[in-house]
Amino acid sequence: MEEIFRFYLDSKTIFFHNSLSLKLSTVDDPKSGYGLFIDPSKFKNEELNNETIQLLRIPKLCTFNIDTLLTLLEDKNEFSTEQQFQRSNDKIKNSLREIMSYPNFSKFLTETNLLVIYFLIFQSIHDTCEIPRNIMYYLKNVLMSIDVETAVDSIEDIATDYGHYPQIFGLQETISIFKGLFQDLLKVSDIKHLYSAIISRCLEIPEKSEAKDDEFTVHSTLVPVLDFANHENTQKNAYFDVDPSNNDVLLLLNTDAVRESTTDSVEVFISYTPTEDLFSMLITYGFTPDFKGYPQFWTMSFDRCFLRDYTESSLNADLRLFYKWLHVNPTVSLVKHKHNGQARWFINDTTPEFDMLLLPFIPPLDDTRTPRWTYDSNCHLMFANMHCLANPETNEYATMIAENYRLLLEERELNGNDFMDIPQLAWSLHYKDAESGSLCRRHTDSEEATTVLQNQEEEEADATNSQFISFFRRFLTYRKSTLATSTSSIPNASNVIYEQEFEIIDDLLTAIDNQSTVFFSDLNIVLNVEPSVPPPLRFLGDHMEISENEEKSVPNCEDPASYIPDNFTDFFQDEMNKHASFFQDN
Ligand SMILES: C[S@@+](CC[C@H](N)C(=O)[O-])C[C@H]1O[C@@H](n2cnc3c(N)ncnc32)[C@H](O)[C@@H]1O
Repeated sequence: MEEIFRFYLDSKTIFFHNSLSLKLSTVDDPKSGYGLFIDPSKFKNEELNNETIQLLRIPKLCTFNIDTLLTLLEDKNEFSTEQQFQRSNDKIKNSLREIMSYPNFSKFLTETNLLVIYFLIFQSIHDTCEIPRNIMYYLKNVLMSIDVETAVDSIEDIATDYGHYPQIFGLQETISIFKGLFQDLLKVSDIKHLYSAIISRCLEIPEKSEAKDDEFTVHSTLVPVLDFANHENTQKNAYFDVDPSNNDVLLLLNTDAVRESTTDSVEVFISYTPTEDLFSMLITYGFTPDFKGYPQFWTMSFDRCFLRDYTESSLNADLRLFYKWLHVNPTVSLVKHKHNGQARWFINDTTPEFDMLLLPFIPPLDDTRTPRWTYDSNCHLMFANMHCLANPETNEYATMIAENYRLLLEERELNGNDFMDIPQLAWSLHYKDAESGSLCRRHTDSEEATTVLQNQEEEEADATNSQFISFFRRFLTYRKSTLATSTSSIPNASNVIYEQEFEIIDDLLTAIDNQSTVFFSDLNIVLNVEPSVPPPLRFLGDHMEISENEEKSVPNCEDPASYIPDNFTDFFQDEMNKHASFFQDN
């Protein structure tokens, strides 16, 4: 790797501070590979008086993103002859055209994936076509030569246990499309290697917009040399930025971090992400940083079949149906933090998403035994009634309309999507009106329903939490038993993911069983960083979910005219108005 550093140093296109070098990283993890280092004794006094010291200045055209690749490819001076220029450009354009027409291509078209596609094309044509020298050097000596191991390498194995994690689901789709596009031209191992190398080295680099002052856009960019900087949030001493005058990428050292240093070698650390979401980091970078007091996160995605088969709650239908209809993302955010001198995992109950997860666990109102939620297994008739009211001319076909809704709802309830994308007219909430004190029922969305949680008395809130914990304990036990059966056959690369999840499960089960704090809010600590919530699963195509509990409730009423909406809502007309645009035929 040192020769790569020397190559760029000798090329004189990149500015290097003379204190900078490339060496094996000091991080105690075989994944850490090489890292950038500085020798503080080489800083001049006047440099140390500044807040930052510029370690690297990389001109925009030495970096690789969609924009710079196009500029390099359109520059005839990058090719030995006009003919070579034409030949390479024709070949690349034809490949891109073919790729764009590939089924499902648009679904996974991100800037990073497009960057991967360009490099896959370069790798597959470089024997027969000229590729601009800088691109080719980086492809051959950096991307194809470095050791890198991310979840992509063993995606097929990981997907058996993590296929319902949106990141893994998306990665699987992406890799299968790349395989479909390039497997006649490249080895599958090379496709995966190139993909891992690019996603683990890509940085989100800001760029000053030419059109508008003070506006910056961010682009997935590969930045030679800077991409040797390792991540460490607790020892971060440098960061990258752009020079707004010319969009050069800069690596800047925080002078404070080295001013007092007495050693002649300090590793340069940047932050790849302020939120250490361990699952995402494992997928993208193939490592997890050691816990050093900086909060770490894991978003656990519930196995959809477990939700489908969970029958312990007071609901009259399964949890999967509840979360689907109410658009509740079936994931729970976990956070690792130090508590009473010990670092362990907690449920991050400080987010609005967590409140939504609690909804099916609200206990019945104290003065009634009626459960809070009722699922209407004949809700296709509610749909049919509203449809006929919105379109009176369709009244005479009410039975047929009802049957169409029954089929539509059945498909939506059983398909692999997490959300139904249909008015929530299946679950009605039983609640006490705040003003009149009278008992009411209505179909609500999850946001409206969380107001019930917010108005709960302490006792009720405790009961809700404890119902959730008993569900969660069952889930953790189930998950541990399914993971344990699959670990033996998996290769080493993905072991870290499994080991990490076992640690989380054991921490939480121990805390629950010892009746110690499991909710992060009990620690009274404010989190300054939060990971973004992964999106719900949306496009599992024709995947249909099958429950272990076969006995599906058979609708007991098929006649829209004898259906009584008032059994489920006291606000039929309001709800009808709210969803009018869905029901109106034109
Ligand atoms: C942008 S590259 C950094 C250069 C890399 N170390 C190399 O030798 O090419 C990102 C990769 O560096 C490694 N890495 C970075 N920070 C790390 C850390 N704190 N612990 C372990 N590995 C790390 C991971 O393998 C990650 O995929």
